[in-house]
Amino acid sequence: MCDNMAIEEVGLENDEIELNADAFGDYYCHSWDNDDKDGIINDMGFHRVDSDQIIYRSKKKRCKLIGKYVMGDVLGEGSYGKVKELLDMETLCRRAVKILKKRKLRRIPNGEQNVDGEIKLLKRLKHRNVIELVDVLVNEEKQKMYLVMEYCVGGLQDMLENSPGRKFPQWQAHEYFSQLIDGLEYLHSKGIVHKDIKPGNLLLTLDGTLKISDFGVAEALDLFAPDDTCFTTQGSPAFQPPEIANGVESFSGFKIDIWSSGVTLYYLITGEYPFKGDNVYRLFESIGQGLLSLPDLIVEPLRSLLDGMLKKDPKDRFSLQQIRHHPWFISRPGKLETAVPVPALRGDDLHTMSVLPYLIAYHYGSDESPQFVTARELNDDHRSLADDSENKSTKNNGSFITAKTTSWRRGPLPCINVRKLTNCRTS
Ligand SMILES: Nc1ncnc2c1ncn2[C@@H]1O[C@H](COP(=O)(O)OP(=O)(O)OP(=O)(O)O)[C@@H](O)[C@H]1O
Repeated sequence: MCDNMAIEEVGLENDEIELNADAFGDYYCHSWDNDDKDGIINDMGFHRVDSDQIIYRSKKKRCKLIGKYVMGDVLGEGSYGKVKELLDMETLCRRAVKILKKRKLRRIPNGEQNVDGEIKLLKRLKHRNVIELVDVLVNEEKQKMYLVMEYCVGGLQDMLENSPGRKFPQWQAHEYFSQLIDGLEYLHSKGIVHKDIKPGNLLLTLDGTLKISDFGVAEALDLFAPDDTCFTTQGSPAFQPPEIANGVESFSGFKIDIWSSGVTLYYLITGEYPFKGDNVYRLFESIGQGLLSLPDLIVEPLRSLLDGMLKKDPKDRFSLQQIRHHPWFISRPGKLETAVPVPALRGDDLHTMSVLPYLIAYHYGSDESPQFVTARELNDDHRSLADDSENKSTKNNGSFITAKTTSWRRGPLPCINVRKLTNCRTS
């Protein structure tokens, strides 16, 4: 039986525990007790255990340092690896890190090339609407790479998926679309074709700034290339233009970004794709025909903008300049409907920094959290403590607070449970 089996022994992290429990209701764990009457032994020798038999025990927060960064919780996971939150100890900036295992990359078709390409490209770029690659760390011993990026609170795809109507009000879509065009114009001016513009690759920072991210399949045009001709693409099928669906050999790179931005705008406004198919072959058949039918809810001037961006022939398709001068782009739709919010992160609407519990474990070395009290409380109760130079003060929700613990003033810090990845080098 698995009665005493704690989830952490299965090797899952906290957030994975919640996810898996929600999705399946029960777990499979390794327990080798032959008396198991309730569990089911399958062909592979695993015992099925119901969720009520599992003791949920939070994994201890163990502070992990990567260079000058303190690592927090997992923010998300893509096909290349996990993304975790970070705190830069020098600047106190909140960051996100994509953790890539080289062994895993080798198993993904073009995995290593895509990552190398992404790093090279991102290092060249600096724009308000393009995700910034802040640092690259490599741990040769562990065969891991850490891409440190600007921290974002979420992406447009997650926002849509978590909103009841699964679409944005026009004013909100307009705000994001304008920023997308600003970022795209910058990329094209640098000779970069993104090739995978879609809501899932458009992230938002805490102040609502849109960041174009995921340059894994982007292409930097040759400096001396006469035009933007490209020959390959690996973007998401639903966002591909007719020329790709019809398998042409070469195509205008910039015009494929215009098309996918048009599909993105359509999706932000309607919550649906302009071209559909049960499978990728049917989808490409539909895209390849290029017969656009806009629903009645899309009225002028938005109608003619989408029509111009989703023209079957790339030569007839709008350029960025035409989009910029279009009446819908210039307009400011009224904020008549309430905004779709950024979804909560594991139930936390405020997206509180997840690094703090690790720092608390680091500084106090126990599960006991420090007690946070206001400066006034502190002055009333422990006047001497308030003057203590060892007291650490911080700001919380605009009010001044001071942290105190009973053990704080006594001697040196307790044993620090910290894993330091000293082998990291910046590249
Ligand atoms: N800079 C960031 N700040 C905060 N969260 C991020 C950041 N970058 C990525 N994430 C989160 O991590 C998840 C995984 O991102 P990643 O770019 O690795 O993959 P993806 O684009 O979702 O998928 P794939 O790589 O398979 O196309 C994202 O869905 C997002 O929730």
